[in-house]
This record gives sequence, C-alpha cells and structure tokens, in this order.
Amino acid sequence: MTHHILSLDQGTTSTRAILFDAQLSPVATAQQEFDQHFPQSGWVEHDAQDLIDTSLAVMKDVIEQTQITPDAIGITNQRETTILWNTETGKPLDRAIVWQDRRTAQLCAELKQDGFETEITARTGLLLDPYFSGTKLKFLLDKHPNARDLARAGKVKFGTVDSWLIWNLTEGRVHATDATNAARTMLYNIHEGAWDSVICDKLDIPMELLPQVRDCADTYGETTLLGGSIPIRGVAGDQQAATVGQACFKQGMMKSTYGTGCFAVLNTGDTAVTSRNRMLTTIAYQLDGKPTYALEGAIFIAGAVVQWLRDGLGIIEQASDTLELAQQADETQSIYLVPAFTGLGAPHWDADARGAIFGLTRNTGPAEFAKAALESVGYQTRDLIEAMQDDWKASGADDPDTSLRVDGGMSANGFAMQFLSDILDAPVDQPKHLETTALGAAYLAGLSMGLQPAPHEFAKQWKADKQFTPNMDAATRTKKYAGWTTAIGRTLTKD
Ligand SMILES: Nc1ncnc2c1ncn2[C@@H]1O[C@H](COP(=O)(O)OP(=O)(O)O)[C@@H](O)[C@H]1O
Ligand SMILES: O=P(O)(O)OC[C@H](O)CO
Repeated sequence: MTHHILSLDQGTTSTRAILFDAQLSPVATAQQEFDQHFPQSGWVEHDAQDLIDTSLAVMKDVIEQTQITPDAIGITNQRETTILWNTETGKPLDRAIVWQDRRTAQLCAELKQDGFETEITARTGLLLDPYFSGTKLKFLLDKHPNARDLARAGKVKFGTVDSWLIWNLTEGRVHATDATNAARTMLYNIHEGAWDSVICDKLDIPMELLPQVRDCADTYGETTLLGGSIPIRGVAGDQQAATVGQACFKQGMMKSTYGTGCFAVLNTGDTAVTSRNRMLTTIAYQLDGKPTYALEGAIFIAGAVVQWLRDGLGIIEQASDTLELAQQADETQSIYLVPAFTGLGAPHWDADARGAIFGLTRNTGPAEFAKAALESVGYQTRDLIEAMQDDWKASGADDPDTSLRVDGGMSANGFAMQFLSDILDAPVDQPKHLETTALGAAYLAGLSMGLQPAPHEFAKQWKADKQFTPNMDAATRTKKYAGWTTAIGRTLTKD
C-alpha cells in the first residue's frame, strides 16, 4: 500500500508543508509567511503563536488539497530560536527570540572575558555568540523573575522551535527535541550526548526546563489536530535536514544551502572535529542513539544580497533578473561587493563589519552590481569550504569530497552556481528538487516508520539534475580570489 509523509518546514520568514509520496516525490505544497518583529536595533522576534498557527494552516492546506491523511509527520525548523512557555496556560512567556537577534552580544563579550568561550567550544562545539540559544534563554529567565522558580516546579519549559511545535501538536503531552536542534542551543554537550550542567550553572538555567533529547528518526508522540491520529516520527534542524535530504551520509561529503543566508555542512562521521578556523562543530544527524558529526560554516547574507538589489537599489524586478544582467557585465571591471549587512559570519565572526563595495568606476552600472553580488556568494562559500577542508585535513582524515551539493532558492541561478564551481575549482551538483530540507525531514520520518530504506540505500536514489564544472583558468581564479581577500581585509573591523 502506498504511503505519504507530511513534512513541516518552519523557517525564519515562512512556514511550508510538503506532502511526499512513497518515492519521496512532492505531491502538494502550501506556504505562509508571518510577521517579523524588530523592537530594537539588532533585535529580531517572532510571535510564537504565529509559528503554531501557520504550521497548522499549511498542514491542513495540503491535507485538504489532496484529501490524503499522511502516515507520519517530519518536522524541520529554523534553529536556535528560543521560546519559553507556561505549561499550565500553554502560552509563551514572551515573543520568540530569533537566531538572528544580537541582544545578548554584551553578555557574550563578558562571558568571553571570563575565559568561558574555551569551555563552551570544548563542550558544545560552538562559539560564544548571541546566535545560539543559551544566552537568549538566560535573557528571558532574567526578564521574567519568577520563571526560574516556575521552571523548577515544572511549570515553565524551554524549547527551540521543534520542541514548541511538538508540545503544541501533542497538546502538551511531549516535551522533546532532537540531537541536532539540541546541539545548537550552546547548552548541550555534543560529546556526552547530554545537557551540560556546567554551562547551565554558569547561565543560571534550571535544567528542569530542558526538553528530552531524542534521535532524528524517533517517536515524538501523535497529533490529533489534523484529523485522525498522526505520529510525529522525524525531527531535525533545517540545515541538518538538508544534509540528510542531500544524502551526505559519508564522511567528507558536503552540502551548501543558498536561501537568505548560506549554510555549508561537511560530514565528519564519528569524529567531532575541533576547528582551528572558527567553524562550528555540530551534529549532522543522530540515528539509533549514535551521532554523526559535522563542521558547519554560516554566511548570514547570500540570497539576501539579491533581495537588496531588488528592494534596496531597485535595479532588478525579480531575483532571476540577476542572471541575464550579470552576463552583460563589463569583464574588464573588478568590482567586489562584501555584503556584510549584518556583520560577517564564519570564518570571520565580525559582528561590527558592514557592507562595502570596491573598484567602482564611472562605467560601473547595474550589470556590474548584479555580477558582483552573485560572485560575492561564491567567494564567501570558498572562504567557508577552505576553512572546513583545512580543519578536516588537520584532523588526519583523508581528503574530503571535492564536489559540493547545492540547494535552496538561490541555487537556481546558473551564473552564481557556475561562478561557484569556477572559484572553488570543483564540481557543483544540483539535485532535481531543491526542497532538500523538507525532503530530509520526510525521509527521517519514513525511516523511523520503516517505510524508507536505510541511509546507504536512500543515498543511491540521489541524482544530480545538473552539474557545473570549473571553466576558469588558474591564473584568473588566483587573481580574482586575491582581490576578494583584499576586499574582506578592508571590510573587517578587527584583525
Ligand atoms: N534565480 C535566483 N537568482 C538569485 N537569487 C535567487 C533566485 N531565486 C531566489 N533567489 C534568492 O533566494 C532566496 C530565497 O530562497 P529560499 O530557499 O526560499 O530562502 P529562505 O528559505 O531562506 O527564505 C531569496 O533571498 C532570493 O533573493
Ligand atoms: O530558516 P532558514 O532557512 O533561514 O534557516 C535558519 C537557520 O537554521 C539558522 O541557523
């Protein structure tokens, strides 16, 4: 009998549901955007109820479109975003603090001065940065003075978005997260596979409020809110779900997702590789109680630079216009756009850097801007990949895979992907369905139900729809990348 899995992808700007059939082909899709709240400079919040409402709406939509009740649900989500709620009222204590929110920068700086970053990295694989949940949670507990006592009495719980969704979908019966989401909280010891009491003590976080950590393919209760009783059987953070969806199951394999930002993940297998280049050590996925580790690099601005060309400069009408425009650019101009609109992420981690453009002449126009914007994504990816590969080789491992699997909205841009291949001097592989995040969550749920084959069998089904191969001579590549390195050097606010 054929079966269907409903994948829920709760992202930063929108919530999507995709119903997959037994072959993991998409059957129906629904999407809803929700409001972003910016109460102060550098603060980003979501109304936690919006995340529930849009999730229920899109899931009901695909069920209504198809009249199919899915066999299971897989959840994938924006990571790190922090929610605290009262278990008696079911209401959040505050708005969700989103991963992009920088309000705890000062607290992180103080903890760094105390020398606490070494502890954080050794235990969690992360850096001491406001990006992660730990200091956001401390902020919320400090703001609501009785929250700690209520937490100790089991009346206040914490969760990343996955836990909040599971709690609501199971109507308060299950308080759980998966290992990949836990690994982004800065409270989870990725080596021991347990919440870390030293970090929780330091941040004054009562451990009673933390969710139970489970595998990515596991049981997460059932929901009766969509008609019938549907089990939740797969959970992973969105970048990790994309790693699964891209079938990067062997160590040395890499994927890079190009949405608003870009997140590159390198599977390092059983080894949690410590970075000497300020990359993150994280969990790619956890199956049968066994974590598979990864190195991760995050670029905050990728497709968002194209949005800026459209909404900020008004030089294009839609994102895809950049392709033709970039092809018309004057080859003799060397324009570098460093899109540090919200600082620079890995490997620089310079929160104070701001965007810059170099090499302008009187002949510079929209075409050169478009080209420089698309190229900036390739250059930034090379920065990440070189840092991760260096870490990987320094760990004594064999050379990593040279090919890069790409997905996400911006990977539809042929100019950007060809330049990426040129500047990396490596093949860039694109699968047919770019919705690999949702696919990964559906696969995990199917695996847990026994409806999908083991990872190595699933990996055989992965096919590149398009491959970009390097077509740039070595001298040009070296010269162009040297120009980028100079541009970055002139943009950074610190050495
Ligand atoms: N053809 C294209 N060329 C360049 N950028 C694109 C193209 N299509 C989409 N994008 C960019 O990709 C992003 C949307 O991708 P998506 O995967 O939906 O992102 P997210 O999940 O972060 O919202 C936008 O920032 C948009 O500017
Ligand atoms: O929701 P996205 O696709 O922008 O992904 C956000 C990341 O999970 C943040 O770490």
